[in-house]
Amino acid sequence: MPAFTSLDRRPATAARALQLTGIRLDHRGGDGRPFRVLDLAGLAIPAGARVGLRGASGSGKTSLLHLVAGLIRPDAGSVSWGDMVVSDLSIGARDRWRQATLGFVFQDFHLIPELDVAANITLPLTFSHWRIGPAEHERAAMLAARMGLTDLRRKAGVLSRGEQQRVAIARAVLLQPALILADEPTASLDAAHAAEVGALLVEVATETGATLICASHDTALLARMDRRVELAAVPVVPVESAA
Ligand SMILES: Nc1ncnc2c1ncn2[C@@H]1O[C@H](COP(=O)(O)OP(=O)(O)OP(=O)(O)O)[C@@H](O)[C@H]1O
Repeated sequence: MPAFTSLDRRPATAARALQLTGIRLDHRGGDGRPFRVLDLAGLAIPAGARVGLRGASGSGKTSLLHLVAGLIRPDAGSVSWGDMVVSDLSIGARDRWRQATLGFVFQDFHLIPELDVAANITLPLTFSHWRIGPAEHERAAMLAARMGLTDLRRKAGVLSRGEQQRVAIARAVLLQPALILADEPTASLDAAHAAEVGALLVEVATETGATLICASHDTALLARMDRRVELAAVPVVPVESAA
């Protein structure tokens, strides 16, 4: 029997059109009362597009990425990926969809400090219980090198924030996801590294035809995108009077 590895076995998923319709999202304040964070009539992102999300701090960029990733559900409206209404899926189905489709660069990286660079980059395979074979090690090493990470044996806990950010990006693109969501992926990098990482994100997305959505304040990164979406701050009022 052939020894399939995860890169062989991963279901081939192509990018689909992403459609957000009638989105309202409320979070709860310190007093437990909900307040409106997002109020978006609609947002249509064609398959394979590169979109920059910008807006003042607190305007809801991270919340919007988490909605698209199915990590949270909207209080009203829907998020669709092609024919699939991701926001209607059960938690388990959303987990499976995310595993098959998505690479996420979290704002706070979500690395495991005790694990080294290589193990952090291949972490999605560990979670999927897939065998980490030579093809995976090779791709992890190639991505690390493209990120300028030369020592794969260093523990994530001792890396600088900029190095951690680059590990998080390599991990997000390891499985060639059809949808790459990146939350301020250059925030901890100097201008030169930010430019390299921005170019690489676009390159990887282009190579695989992935849709790329980056939330960022970095004007150079935003300029690399096909399109920029400005999130206007929703007036902070309790939802009872926000309708
Ligand atoms: N889980 C949560 N519970 C309660 N409030 C939240 C939660 N997540 C975010 N918020 C609030 O929602 C608003 C939008 O936050 P969000 O992180 O989405 O904004 P952002 O545009 O990404 O900000 P920044 O540019 O500073 O990262 C903020 O007022 C934030 O405090």
